[in-house]
Parts: sequence; C-alpha cells; structure tokens
Amino acid sequence: MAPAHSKTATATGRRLTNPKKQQRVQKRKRDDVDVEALVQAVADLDPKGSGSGSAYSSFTDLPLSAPTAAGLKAAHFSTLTDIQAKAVPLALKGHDILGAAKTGSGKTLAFLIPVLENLYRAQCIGSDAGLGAMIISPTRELAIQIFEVLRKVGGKGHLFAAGLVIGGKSLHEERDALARMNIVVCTPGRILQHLSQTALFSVDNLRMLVLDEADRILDMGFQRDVDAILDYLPADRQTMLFSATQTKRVSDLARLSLKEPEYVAVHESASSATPKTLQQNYVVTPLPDKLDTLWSFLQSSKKSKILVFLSSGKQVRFVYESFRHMQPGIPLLHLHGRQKQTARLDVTDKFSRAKHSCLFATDVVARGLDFPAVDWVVQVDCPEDADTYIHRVGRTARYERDGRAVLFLDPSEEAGFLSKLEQKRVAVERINVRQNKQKSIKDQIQGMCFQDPQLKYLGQKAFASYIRSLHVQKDKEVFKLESYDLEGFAASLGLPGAPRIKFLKVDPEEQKRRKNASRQVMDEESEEEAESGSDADEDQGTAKTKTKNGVRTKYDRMFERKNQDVLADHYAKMIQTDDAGDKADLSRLDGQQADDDDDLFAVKRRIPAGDSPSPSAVEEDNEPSANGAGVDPQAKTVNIPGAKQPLVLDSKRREKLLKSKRKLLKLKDKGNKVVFDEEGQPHQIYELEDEDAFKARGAAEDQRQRFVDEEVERVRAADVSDKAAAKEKKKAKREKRKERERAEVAGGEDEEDGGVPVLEDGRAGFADFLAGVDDGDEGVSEEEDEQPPKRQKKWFQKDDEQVAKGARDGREIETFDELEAEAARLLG
Ligand SMILES: Nc1ncnc2c1ncn2[C@@H]1O[C@H](COP(=O)(O)OP(=O)(O)OP(=O)(O)O)[C@@H](O)[C@H]1O
Repeated sequence: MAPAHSKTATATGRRLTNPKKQQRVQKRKRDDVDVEALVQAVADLDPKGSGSGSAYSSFTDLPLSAPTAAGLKAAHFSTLTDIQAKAVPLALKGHDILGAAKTGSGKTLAFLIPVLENLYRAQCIGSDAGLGAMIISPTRELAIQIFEVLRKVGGKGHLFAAGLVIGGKSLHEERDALARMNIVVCTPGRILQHLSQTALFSVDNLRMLVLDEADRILDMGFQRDVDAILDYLPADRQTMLFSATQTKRVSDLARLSLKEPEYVAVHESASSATPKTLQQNYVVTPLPDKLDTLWSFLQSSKKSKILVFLSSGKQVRFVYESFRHMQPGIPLLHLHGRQKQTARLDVTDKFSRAKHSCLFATDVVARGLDFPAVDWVVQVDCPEDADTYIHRVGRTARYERDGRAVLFLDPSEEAGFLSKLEQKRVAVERINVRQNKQKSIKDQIQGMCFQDPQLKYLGQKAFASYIRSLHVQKDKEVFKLESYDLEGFAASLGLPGAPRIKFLKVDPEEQKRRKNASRQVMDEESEEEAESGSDADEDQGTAKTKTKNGVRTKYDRMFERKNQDVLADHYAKMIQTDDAGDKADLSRLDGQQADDDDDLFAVKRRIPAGDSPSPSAVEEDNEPSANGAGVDPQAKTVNIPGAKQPLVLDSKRREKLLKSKRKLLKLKDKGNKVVFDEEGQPHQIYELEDEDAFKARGAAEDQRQRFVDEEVERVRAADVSDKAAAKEKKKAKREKRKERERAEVAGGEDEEDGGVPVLEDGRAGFADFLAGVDDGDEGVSEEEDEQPPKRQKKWFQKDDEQVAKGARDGREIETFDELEAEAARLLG
C-alpha cells in the first residue's frame, strides 16, 4: 500500500517501455486472475463458519488476497479473535455490521481486513478510482493508531493510496493528498471541513464507511458533524460500526441508513462486560483526600506503568505540575485535548515505549488506544457513566494480558455508581488503603501554591473545572454537588478557600449579610474619621468624601483590595488575549493551550481597565523598537520603559508620539522620593517621624551619642560570646583529630568500626570535611594556621590594582623596567 502522495498503479492500455511499469502491468494481470478467484471464493463463503459449522479460527481459512495474507503473517497475526471470526466473513460478503466486543479484543482488524479486501476485489486502486473507504475515529490518537495498523497489514504489497486526515497539517497539504486517496482515516471535524471546502475531493465512489467507537461518534458531541458528513456520502455503501459499548438506538441506525445490519456481539452473554484478565477494585476516599491517596499509591507502585484518569485538562495539569515538583520517583507524563498535536503525539509515543511511567490523562485516551503493557488504570475522578468506566479500564488487560484497575469514589458517589456498574455487568470489589501507607501531601501542596502563584492559579482552575464537571453531570443519582466537601477539596489543591463559582447558588441571606458587613465596616471607619475631626480626607477627593456619606463606589472597593499583584500576570494575559480575540497560549508552565471556561470564575480581582498588566507579561510579548518601546502588533499597545502604563496606539497622533523621545518623557513616571531605614528598607517620605516627637527625646547630638554607645555595648557583648563559641569549636575539632590519629596509630582499624570514612587518597570523608569548615575568625583550621597568612584585601582596594600587583607578588624586583613601574605606582 502506498501513502497518498506516492505514485499508484498506472492505467493500462498505453505502450510501456519502462521495465518497472511492464512488471507492474504483468502483476496487475496476475491480480486480475486472483481477483476473479477471490470474488468467487467470497461468494461461496459461509459467514457462519467453516464446513462443520464452527467459526473460522485461522486467517488462512478465509479467502484473503495475497497482499493481505502476507501483511497478517508479517505482523504475526495467525488466529482470529472471536469478534474477527464472526465479523470478518460477514463484512467480506458486504453486509452492514454493528460490531460489539470487549475492549482489547481485536476490533480494529475486524474492520480493516474487510476494508482492504473489499476494495481490492473491486480494484478500487489508484487515483482514478477515487476514495473507496472512509474510517472515522473520535480522536486523533486513535486515528493515528488505526492508520498504523492499516499500514502494518496492508503495507505488504497492496497498491492503495491511504492517508490520515486529522488536522495538524495545512488544509492545502491535506487537500492535495486527499484527491488521490483510496482509503482515508479521519476525525469527523476535519473531514467535514474538507468535504465542504475542497472542490476536488469527491466521495462519489465511496463504497465503505467505518465508525470506530461508534457510540461515541454518534453521540451529542459529534452529532452535527456526522450528520453533515453523511449528507455528502453516497447512500449505496457498506457501513460498519464497532465499539466495546455499542449503540443500539434505532434513531442512530436510521441516521446511518443501515441496510439489514448484522449485529455481531460476541461477549453479550458473558458474565462481565470487561476482560476476564482484569482485576477491578474501588476505594472510598473523600474528595479532599484523593490526591493524598493517589500520591501514596504512586509511592508504592513506582515500578509500574500507570494510567491515571482525571475529569478535565485543568485537573490533569494541576496534578501533573504539583506532583512533578514533589518528585514522586516515577517518570510523569500528561495528556489532554488542549495540548498541541505534536506534544500529544510525543506523550503517547513516550508512554507506549515506557516500562515504568505514570500518565495523567483525560478521557481523550479512554477509548481505543492500545498502549502496550499498562499495569494499572487508576480513575481518580469518577467517570460520567458505566460505559466510560468500561473504556477507561480497557486500556489495561488487553488481548489476554493481565491488568488491574482501581476507582476512587467519594462516599456520596459509592452507592449510585456501583449500581450503574452492576447494571452493565461490571463487578468491582472494595479495597481499603493501608493506613500506614497513606501519606498526606496537603501541606506540601499548600506550601508550593503559596510560593508559586502559577501553581495556585492552576489549582483555582482545577477546582472550577472539577466543580463544573460535577455540575454538568447528567447522572444526578451519582453526582450530588451538595454532598461534596468543597472547602476541603479546595484546601487539598493548596487554595486558602473555595473559589466562588458563578453557577453555585449562594444562600441569598448569606449574600446579603456579606454585602452589608462590608458596608458596615466602611460606615464605622468613616464615623471614626468624622469624630477625629480630620480635614485631610476632603482634600483626598471624592472617594473618601463619599465614604463618609455611607456610599461606596467601585473605586473604593478597588483601592481596598489587597494582594492585587498575586495573579496579575495571569489575569493581565487573560485580558490581553481576550482583547486580541485570540485564545492563545496562556500557560507558561508547560506551553499548553489556553482554557476556555474562564467564565466560570467570578473573578474578584480582575484588573481594572486603567491598570497596566504586569511588565514582565507584556515585555515577553513585545519586540523592542528603536526608542526602547516594545510594540505588540496584535493588541496595538506599546511598552514605554519607565512608564506606568503601555501606550495604546489608537490614533495617528499617538503613533507620531512614539517617534519623539522628548514627548515620550511626558509619559514616564517621575519617580518617588523614598527614605531608607536602618535595615535598608525604603519608606515613603511621609512616613518620616514627626519633628516635635523627635525633639522631645533630647538634643540630636545626645541622641546620636546614646545610639553609638548602645551599639558599641551590643557589639562588645556579641564579640565575647562569638569568641567563646569559636574556642569551643576549635577545641572539639582538635579532640576529634587526636582521636583519629590515635585510631590510625592503633593499626589502622577500618572505618566500618565507626571511624570517620576515609577517601581513597587518605583524605577524610564528607563528615570530616563539614567539621573542618568554620565561619568564625578563631575557627580557622589548624592546617590553615600553619600556612603563611593570606594578605588581607584592603576594603578600598580596586580589583585592577590587585591584578597589576598579582603578577609581581612574592618575588623580588629584577629588572629596571619593573623598578620604574613600581616607582610610578608608588608616586601615582
Ligand atoms: N488476531 C490477533 N492475534 C493476535 N493479536 C491480536 C489479534 N487481533 C488483535 N490483536 C492485538 O490485540 C490488541 C487489541 O486490539 P484492538 O486495539 O484492535 O482492540 P479493540 O477491540 O479495538 O479495543 P478497544 O475496544 O479498546 O478499542 C492489539 O494489541 C492487537 O495487536
């Protein structure tokens, strides 16, 4: 099989002089004979099984073309799995198929083999033949995986042009390739884009349509795209649907215009809907303790390959970033739908190849992905329904391998979700976490969030998105928002309190109380000020005057806010991006894409329009111009170094202003005079002490003298105690050295006897090295005592003097030139 861009078989009928072309034509003739025989063999095929009525067990039992048989052999596929044995013969005969089988049971080959074979028998090969088969997958990762299997099996001799259309490349590139494809593996959104925009892309010859993870593709999320795609496709085609949790809705089947579909459900009568080799458990862990439990789990499973499911990309990012900082001792990876395509591919590839690793992911990897040898699937956040549970746990225990899965449930979710699982024939057994293994990481996370505002920001986003995910859950028997300990959950994400979420109804009484409380405080304050009879307020403008009247404006509230700079970086960027109409990359932690549910936050500290974004955030984006100003071409703002706010370029006059340095000076901050205290801390000038109070403490000279005396006394006392401490240290060290020498003399007993470890060259080891370091003047080590005293560098000496002298230090003046230079130095 050739990729879409390579040459396909040449049309027959022309005189061919090229030997390669002649060979190809001969092969085609042979193929023609093959094809005729195959068509006959398929017509004779009994889809129910071999002659004796039993299902087919080997691929060699089926009438397959030579290239497909060779591909299967090369990939070491010899026996058919149950779903393949039942679905492939029916599909070869052209039936529409509704295929359902457990996860990891080989459904991909069950539709790929018929695709290759049916197109081969129809000789739908080469660019003239047009597109013969379309395989739709819900995610890019799964589409890539299907394409890889197609290449593996079809790559041994088939001449089809096959391609992937999942986005990530330019439309133009994909368009050119699409025009020549016989088989396309695609995602719904991207293929629809081509169907509606690419003039040369014809689907008139399409014979086969396959929906992998059909129930997902047909559900609400893709409904519009899929319906639009179906409108373009010819009605006369073979349609195949596959999934571990198959749709049976009549409306879905009608949408797809299936013709007397064969329902092939191999595990329907099985006692469990999940693989037999999968061990499934759950632990009840309250929401605030989930991260503790996850951390403790990772600590005890470092030599495993683990896939951890969380409910949203924000959860994934927060857990990944915070755990990464705490270095769990197992390589961490993360994957969610908002990552860039290249990053997603890189992560799936790394996780596939890893022996021991932990991947935090959203449901973007819940379906279809065939990561090799996953030991554990951990569901930290409860899945939305039992089907999602089945797909998630299906990432382990694939094709007869063993695997384990554990589900974390909040006490409020336990009864509801277990009954849903039971209805779907999924049995999970409760286990408890060993208390001696459970470790709390709440303090660590809180500490990290305190130090790193970006992590705290991620925590807030994670909180909001999790609450939203609970809020939008359809199954209210399982997800009862009021039953969760949200304050505790916020604390477990390192937040000082639960952020307020718009859709969470606040008790109206409480809301009223909060409003009135702040007004009361302001009223009390203004009353106090009025009583003190200060006139100063009136000079400070309307804000305070109004406060006196009991009316608070939004400006009052703005100036009352504390810690305004904590998240300024993020909010500034957020506002900037919004303004530019571009939801671009907000994250500076790992370069991932922006989030789109910011509206969930009742942002209490949004930066007012007049305030400038933090300089660092703006400077990063802006290129410096000739006069030092950085221009952001999208936002049309300019950063003026030293100016309080960026200059908005909204008129020609302002653009001209940029060219005049003198005029720019007007925009710059004039600067503030500050006074430094004893500790070197700057203070505003108005913070200076009142002159009268200063005078009341005596004459200035007396005060100075008193201060000097006190300081001298303090330094003297400190000196005495320092010397005593240094003496003690020196004594202890001498004792230690003597002890060591005694030990060496006594026959060099080895260090296993408790002595100080000795390095190979006889030097003392690390412990002794530490003991030899001293910070006091008196504590200089004895070896150093024996060395000639180092010349002290005079505190006023310049470095260049030192360099000039350094060349001559330690030796006599020998030449006349040197003598002259020395004389010049002494004079000058
Ligand atoms: N006939 C076969 N012989 C040996 N291995 C097979 C065979 N068919 C499939 N496999 C292997 O089984 C694994 C699972 O196959 P596949 O991904 O097709 O499962 P699936 O049923 O599509 O799973 P899911 O429901 O999760 O999408 C793959 O690693 C595949 O290589």
